[in-house]
Amino acid sequence: MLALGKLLELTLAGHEPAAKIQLTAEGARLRWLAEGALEVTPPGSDDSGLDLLLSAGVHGNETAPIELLDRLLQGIARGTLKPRARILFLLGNPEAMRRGERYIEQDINRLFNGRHELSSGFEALRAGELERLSAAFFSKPQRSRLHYDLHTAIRGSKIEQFALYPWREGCIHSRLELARLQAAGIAAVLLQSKGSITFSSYTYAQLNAEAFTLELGKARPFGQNQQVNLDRLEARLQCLIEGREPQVEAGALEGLQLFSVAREVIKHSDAFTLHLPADIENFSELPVGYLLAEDIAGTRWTVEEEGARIIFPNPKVKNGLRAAILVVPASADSVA
Ligand SMILES: O=C(O)CCC(=O)N[C@@H](CCC(=O)O)C(=O)O
Ligand SMILES: [Zn+2]
Repeated sequence: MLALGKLLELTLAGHEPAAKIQLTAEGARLRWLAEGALEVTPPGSDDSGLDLLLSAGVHGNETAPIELLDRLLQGIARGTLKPRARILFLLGNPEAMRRGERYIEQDINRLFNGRHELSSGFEALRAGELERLSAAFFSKPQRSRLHYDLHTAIRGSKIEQFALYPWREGCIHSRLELARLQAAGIAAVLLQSKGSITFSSYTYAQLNAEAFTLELGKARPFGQNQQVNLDRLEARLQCLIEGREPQVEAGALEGLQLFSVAREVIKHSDAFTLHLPADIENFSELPVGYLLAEDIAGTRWTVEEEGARIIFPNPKVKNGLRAAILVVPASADSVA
């Protein structure tokens, strides 16, 4: 196998490869761009016209998606997977990956869309670098742009695999992309209704890519991901990479659960208290009138929405950041 196929090994060891460019036997080019960043270019005559950004490790302890990207890249480097798409593999936070932590100083996934410029430290620098690498990758005109930012969650979930679909002014969520996600085993999609500071929000809003955060199960250390079944996603990514994706039916989206984000609960101070059991699962339903959280100066977050469900409750986030999301069921009428 080509040495550049071992991007994960290189990244975990903190090593730069001796050769920055290598060619597979079929003529696909692998180019190391920066720590945890590798671009694959298919042979010119084989190019399907898709630019595919696959990122993982934006949170360093979310290892199942990192292992998935490692398998895909190793397949390309061995020649068993024959790329027809341009691909950018990004391992988001190498230092946090080495330490098995979500982040070291700051959550990188709260530093996009320019936020890193208001901050300092290596995670702010890395967010800026990830923006630049993505912008350069998605700079070619007249190509399809697709970004999957792969994550696993802190807690269990009533719906194991789901996606968050970012928001951009004047842009309608794509039914075709939803059907593509469903075919990859994604059971639910959260439709965002305002801009955000996550990686997928950046590539969606600034780089005109179709972009998603994918939540794929519960976060566990390297080598302990037997319970995270990524078979359907992996098979679909292989198809996308090889330009042999089966036709997706963008019709009814039957069986795909859609939710819209009703509210983001923001932690404003150290006095923030979340009134939920520590082991509550994502997508747990909360009744109208439920006192969800309290914060400084008598602030109270009470559930007002029928059918509200809680996602990513986390009272330990830094002040000013999202401590939970409340979602409500949505219909497919709002997608194009
Ligand atoms: O389990 C949790 O509480 C967080 C899991 C996670 O890392 N989720 C992403 C979602 C990004 C998005 O909103 O698109 C995150 O919080 O960064
Ligand atoms: Zn994550």
